[in-house]
Amino acid sequence: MIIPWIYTPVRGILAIWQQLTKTLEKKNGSLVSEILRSKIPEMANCSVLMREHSRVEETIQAMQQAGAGSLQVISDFDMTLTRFAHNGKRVPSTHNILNNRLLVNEDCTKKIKKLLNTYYPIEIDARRSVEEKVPLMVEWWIKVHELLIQQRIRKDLLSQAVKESSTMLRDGYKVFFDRLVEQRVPMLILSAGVGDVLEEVIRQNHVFHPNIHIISNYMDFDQTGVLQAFKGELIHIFNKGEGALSHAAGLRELQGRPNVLLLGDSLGDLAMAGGVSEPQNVLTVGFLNDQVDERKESYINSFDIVLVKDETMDVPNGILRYITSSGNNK
Ligand SMILES: Nc1ccn([C@@H]2O[C@H](COP(=O)(O)O)[C@@H](O)[C@H]2O)c(=O)n1
Repeated sequence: MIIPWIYTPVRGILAIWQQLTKTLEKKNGSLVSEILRSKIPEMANCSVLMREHSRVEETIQAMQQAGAGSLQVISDFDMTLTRFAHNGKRVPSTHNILNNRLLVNEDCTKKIKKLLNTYYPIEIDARRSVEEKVPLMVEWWIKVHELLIQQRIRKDLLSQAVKESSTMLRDGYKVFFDRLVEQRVPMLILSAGVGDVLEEVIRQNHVFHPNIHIISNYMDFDQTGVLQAFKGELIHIFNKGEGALSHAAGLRELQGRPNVLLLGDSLGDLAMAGGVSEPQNVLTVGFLNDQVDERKESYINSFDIVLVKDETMDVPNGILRYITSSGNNK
């Protein structure tokens, strides 16, 4: 039974409440529309933030209609495909996996740690500009590479160093990698880490499928298998839109795929789609792992979807499942 004099005010209050929560959600950049939520339930996870849910929805819809045959994934590696932390402890980057007594001496270990403690805070400092950070990042990479070369690292010990490390791919990684290969979607991993180590990590996790292409800093070993240099131009977090992309543009498998799902953890990763010729729909997903309050605003303004302190691949898996669900796998 409806009593009009009660019903009307209740309806009014409900409408005001709905409007209020919508406004609040919008202010926090977290509004998920019902449509998006029903297609990809993971989008309702509390880690998800978005600036413009309608753009996200339209882009995902367009990508779904075009299907797996038009899609490519471009992803960063360290702290994007790998976890940032586990049980309260930082998971090592590919560079830091090399900081193992098998490969380097104690003095070198100390120096690499000191460099990390000096330069990582600069990398994530929200108050410094990219222009200010670039020379310092180059300095960090060069210093560590020089130390590693001095240690005469042996290629045959890399695999053991990875085994002994606490590196971990994000929860749900297998679903992600396996879905991509099943749907014949290529993935370009563009990493400022160490390519040889990265390859070993995905090999040991049994997901180094043939659809994966890697551009990274690769080690140059001499005939006896001792590190003597790093190959090619240095890739650091802020030059992923430069030399590395001409490489990517030459990859035949990526051509004719104008839709891009881009995954990264740094604002520099947004440049990774720069080499895609005639892109149609680019959906960018950013993992915000550290210094959340300080960096939230810039991440929301830069990535389409921001995942805050989310150690899983749940949201990328949900998006991928939906985009590749049309069966349009040309
Ligand atoms: N000597 C170094 C240099 C870099 N790192 C970290 O590795 C990450 C690699 O960059 P991606 O863009 O590929 O993720 C970077 O975020 C640095 O923090 C390091 O640990 N040691």
